[in-house]
Amino acid sequence: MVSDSGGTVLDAVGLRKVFGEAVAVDDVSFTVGAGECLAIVGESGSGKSTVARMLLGLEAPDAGRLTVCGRERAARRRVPSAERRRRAREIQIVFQDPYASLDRLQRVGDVVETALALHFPSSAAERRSRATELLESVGLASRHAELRPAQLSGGQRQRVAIARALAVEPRVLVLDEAVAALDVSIQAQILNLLADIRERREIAYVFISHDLAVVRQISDRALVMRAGRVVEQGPTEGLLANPREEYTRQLRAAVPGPGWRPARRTSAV
Ligand SMILES: Nc1ncnc2c1ncn2[C@@H]1O[C@H](COP(=O)(O)OP(=O)(O)OP(=O)(O)O)[C@@H](O)[C@H]1O
Repeated sequence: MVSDSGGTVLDAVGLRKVFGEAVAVDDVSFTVGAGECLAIVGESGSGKSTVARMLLGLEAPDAGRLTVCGRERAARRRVPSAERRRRAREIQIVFQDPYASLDRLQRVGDVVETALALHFPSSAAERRSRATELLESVGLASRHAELRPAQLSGGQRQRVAIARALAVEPRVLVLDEAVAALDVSIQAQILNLLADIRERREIAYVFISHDLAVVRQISDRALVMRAGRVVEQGPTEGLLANPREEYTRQLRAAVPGPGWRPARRTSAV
């Protein structure tokens, strides 16, 4: 679903990030419309996660301009907490490994309630009921609210991470290899869930992936990165059907056929 009723939610112009001698991101520009899904694809080390981290304000660009929901992000080292909360309501992220970003000791219900408490004044009863609704909206039952992350499957944990991100009602959700560690059938369930969420809410996705088969399913437009630079970008279907660049053709050729299972990339917990 593409909707531009709310205009442009992300506008990146000439983003650059250097780590020591290494140029991780170089002159990267793109826009994302309200409710749109932009995929950022490329092999490992191409700079995708660094772009994600700049979108979230976790890294400051060394050059370029980033406008989120109409407000230009000043590249400040210290962001006051009220400003951080406002930014969080604009853009949220779900990582590849939700286990690493969830508090192991917290009940799943509390994970979502904590996000709600941080952003919206409400009573404990209201928070509990909203958390139950959010967990239901990602396909988890109320009994899951009582469990801790270790008691859930990988797919269920990813659902919790999505519910926590949605609790804040962001305009943009960045999904950084969010289905890469899941088995193919669970991957398909999470992709369907993400598509449903986009049908129900006007939320834009930046879907970061090395997997063109997945990107083809979920995104409206795709941007291909190599060695920190944009190789090409355009509507996903056209770009994958008729890539202009040899690099995109190579990535496309690497798309696995039926029966292929994704390699688990990290098992950090
Ligand atoms: N904090 C850092 N310090 C030094 N170098 C970094 C840092 N973060 C990223 N890099 C380097 O920047 C380049 C881009 O990394 P990045 O993680 O953005 O790529 P990626 O496309 O997301 O790859 P992957 O999918 O493997 O995470 C790589 O060469 C990486 O080693």
